[in-house]
Parts: sequence; structure tokens; C-alpha cells
Amino acid sequence: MADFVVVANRLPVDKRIEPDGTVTYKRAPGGLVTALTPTLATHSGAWVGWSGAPNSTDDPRVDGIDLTSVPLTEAEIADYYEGFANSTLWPLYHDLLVEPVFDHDWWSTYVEVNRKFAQAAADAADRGATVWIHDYQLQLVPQMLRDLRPDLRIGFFLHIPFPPYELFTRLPWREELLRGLLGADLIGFHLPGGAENFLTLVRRVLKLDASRDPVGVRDGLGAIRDGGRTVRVGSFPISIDAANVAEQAAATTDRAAQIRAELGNPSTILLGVDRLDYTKGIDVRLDALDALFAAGRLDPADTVFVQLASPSRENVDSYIAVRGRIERAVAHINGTHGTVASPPIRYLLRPVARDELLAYFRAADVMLVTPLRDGMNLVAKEYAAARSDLGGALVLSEFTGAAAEMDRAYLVNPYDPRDVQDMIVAAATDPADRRRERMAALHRQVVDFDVDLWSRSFLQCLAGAAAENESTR
Ligand SMILES: Nc1nc2c(ncn2[C@@H]2O[C@H](COP(=O)(O)OP(=O)(O)O)[C@@H](O)[C@H]2O)c(=O)[nH]1
Ligand SMILES: O=P(O)(O)OC[C@H]1O[C@H](O[C@H]2O[C@H](CO)[C@@H](O)[C@H](O)[C@H]2O)[C@H](O)[C@@H](O)[C@@H]1O
Repeated sequence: MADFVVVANRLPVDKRIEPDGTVTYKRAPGGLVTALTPTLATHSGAWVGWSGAPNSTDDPRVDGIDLTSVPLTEAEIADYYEGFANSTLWPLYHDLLVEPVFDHDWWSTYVEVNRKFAQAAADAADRGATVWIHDYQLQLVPQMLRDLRPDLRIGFFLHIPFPPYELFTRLPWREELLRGLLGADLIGFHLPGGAENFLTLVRRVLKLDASRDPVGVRDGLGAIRDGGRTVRVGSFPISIDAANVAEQAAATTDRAAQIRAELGNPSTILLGVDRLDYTKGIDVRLDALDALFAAGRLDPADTVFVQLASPSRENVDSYIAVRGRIERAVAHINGTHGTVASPPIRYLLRPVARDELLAYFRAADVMLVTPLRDGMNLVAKEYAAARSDLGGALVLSEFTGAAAEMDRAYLVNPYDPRDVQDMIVAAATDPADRRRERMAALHRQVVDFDVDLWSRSFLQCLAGAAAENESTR
């Protein structure tokens, strides 16, 4: 039994089957696992999640963490993960960038799968344990778990944007989702705006008494009175292990120089690193580059844009469609502005190793992060952390959570093509001292506000909120 339990859609491990049939598990790189490993290691920690494959029941112990698999059938993966989570909630919470699908069968499966996660968490948690539930896939788990185990301290964190009343209320199951979340003692969002949207919804849809004061960052929590309990609501912008990224990136100098050489030592290397998702605005930056090459503002013979794209949610129609759009744009730009020997766009459709990614960060003169909407965007923070040499420049969409903290980036409105083009040119051509001064501020920001602060501040507020509820039980 564990006294600290993380519940997330995915388990933080990669499973490998060696040629001789031996099975090994390695901790998967990722923000959440990095953030929580110290807490999991100092407690008797457990992690409840899905392996990413159908019907997996492996429960390995990796780096001192007990992993509990929630097995999902192929039908559940289709209806819960690809369906309700990623074809209903994901587009609804990301500004309706594609039309969300409202399907009652998907909803039933979402309820059943959330119940499985809640039961697995209830089985893993010791008496009075702290349970931290993550993200939009599991919004019903807090209340389901409270019904099963009223003794637990329950926190919930949403990693994606939380929409305003006008969008959220399209959901036929709006009351059920709000009620599900209210099972937590503390509900965390990246930005104060998400927390305030939630308070408004609870007030207007559920007619509960919810505070109206602005929510602060890691401070000034909102409050909802629900029966005898108070549910606290706050803003906790996630971050990265910046010191570690800086140290590992500094060790890639040789490989970074080699990458520049492999690309033909152009004057300007631009870089994009994303899951292949329509929210990430990969087409926004491709359209801007096409226009800049056409207008002669960037020289396609002396500029290379590298787009590293990781395949994501590949069975979902809107992901199949965005891949087609991006690949057509890459072919169009190379066909129109490149030569056979030196195409200006280099596009890779698979993840690269962590060290290689850090070397690309160090090689890139300009990092392009242009989402149409993004909860946070850790890539922007990793790039700033990797540039302890104060080289490079970050073009960052105002529609990311990261933009709220990284205001010394070259901020762009991704809906304004001219703004994106102008900012790319500015980031590539501003005097070196101005670029350096901006990067110094960004680097300091990510080092000062790291992922440890994120998890510590959330868990401290959770302990306070839960203690308050325990004292009135
Ligand atoms: N090793 C590796 N990590 C990647 C690659 N592409 C993206 N990532 C990581 O995946 C994470 C993406 O997080 P974020 O930008 O917040 O966007 P998200 O995909 O919506 O969670 C970051 O930690 C990236 O470094 C890749 O090709 N290789
Ligand atoms: O598990 P997948 O379906 O493969 O998707 C990967 C993760 O994508 C989302 O990431 C979000 O969380 C990041 C960290 O807080 C944040 O920086 C980013 O803006 C979000 O998009 C998703 O929320 C996770 O649950 C997924 O595991």
C-alpha cells in the first residue's frame, strides 16, 4: 500500500522486449515523471496508469515506484482514449480547432474506464494517503475515488486549457464532469484564467457558492463550498527540470556543431519540435516560411528549417488530416523554393533520442513554437533551459500557457500571418546583444521557476486544503 499515489492516463515507462524475449522496463522521459520522481521515491509511491497497449496487465517496479496497470481493451482504447478523450474533450478544450464529436457510447465507456482507474487507485492507496490525479482523460476519478475512499487526500491537475462557459456548456455531460472534479480537495490549472473559468462554471451550472476574486499564481486560491466541504482551486504553471536540461544540453556541443555541418552550415537554422497535433501550429510556421521565401525576406539557399514531429493519436481522423496538410506544405515549399541538393525544410516523423533533441536545441538559431492553443508547452521551456550559452532565440505563440511567463520571447499571434513572419525575421536578424539579453531573461525564468516548485507548491496547497476538510468532518 502506498502513501502517495499518482493516477495518470499513461504509465511512465517504456517496455522493451529484447531479441531473446527478455522484457525490460525503462522510466519514460517526460515532465510528469521527472517532476514527481523525488516525491515518489521519498514516499512509498505508486503510479496507476495505462501501458499504451491493449490488455496489458504488467505491474513492474521501476526506480522504486510501484506501477499498477489499468488494462484497457481495444474497444475501450477506441471509445475512451481516441474517442471521448481525444475527439471530444481535446478539441473542445482547445478552442474548437476541430469540431468535437458528441457520442453517448463514448461517454459510457469514458465513465466505465474512469471507474477502473478509481478502483485501481483505491486498491493502491494506504489509509489517509495522498492521491494526485492528472488530466482530462480522468475528470470523473476524483469523485469516484472519494465515494470509494473518503479517508484519502485527493488532488487533481489539468494539463490542458480549461475552456470558458460558452464552450464548455456545449457538452451534454457538463454537470457530470464538473461534479467529477469536485471530488478533489484541490483542483489545479496551469493559468489563473482556467481556474476562473472553472469557478464561473460551477457557479452558473451547478449553482454552488464559488469565490469571485481573481485567482493568483501559486497563491490566492479560489474556493467552492460543496455540502460540508471546501474545494480549493488554483493556478500552478508546470515547468521542467531546468538545471538538468542545461547540464545535459551543454554536453552536446560537439554533436550540435556536427548537426550544423550536416545541414550544410547555413546562416540560419530554425527548429520545430512537437507531437504531430493540429493544436501545435506546425502549418502556421510552414506557411510563414513559404511567404518569407517567396518575398525574398529569408534566403532558402542559406536557411534550413528542421521540423521534428512525433506521431500522435494516429487513428484519430483529425490527426490523419493534419499530417496530410503538413506533408503537402513541406513538399510544396521544398519543390518551390529548394533545390534537389538543398531543400530548405527537413522533416522527420519519429521521435529522436533525448540527447539528440538537446543537441538540436543547441544547434538552432531560432526555435519556432507556434501553437494555436497549448496548455503549457514544455518544449519552449526546454529550449530556454538548454541555451545556457545564451545563444538562439525563441518565437513563441501567445496562445501557449508558457507565454504567460516567457514574455521576453518573440511573442506572436499565430492567427496573424504577417505578425508570425515579422517575428521570425526579427528573431533571426536582431543584433546579437539584443537576442542574448532576451535569452538570458528566458533562461533565468526557467531555472528560477522549475518543476520542483510546481509539484511542491501544488502538494503543499493540497495538504492545507485536505487538512481543512478533515477538521470539519
Ligand atoms: N526524446 C524526445 N522527446 C520529445 C520529442 N518530441 C517531443 N519530445 C518531448 O515531449 C514533451 C512535449 O511536451 P509539451 O511541449 O508540453 O507538449 P505535449 O506533447 O502536448 O505534452 C517535451 O518534454 C519534449 O522534449 C522527441 O522527438 N524526442
Ligand atoms: O498521452 P498522449 O495522448 O500521447 O499525449 C501526450 C500528452 O499530451 C498532453 O500534454 C499536455 O501536458 C503538458 C504538460 O503539462 C503541457 O505542457 C501541454 O501543453 C499539454 O498539451 C496531455 O495533456 C497529456 O495528458 C498527454 O500525456
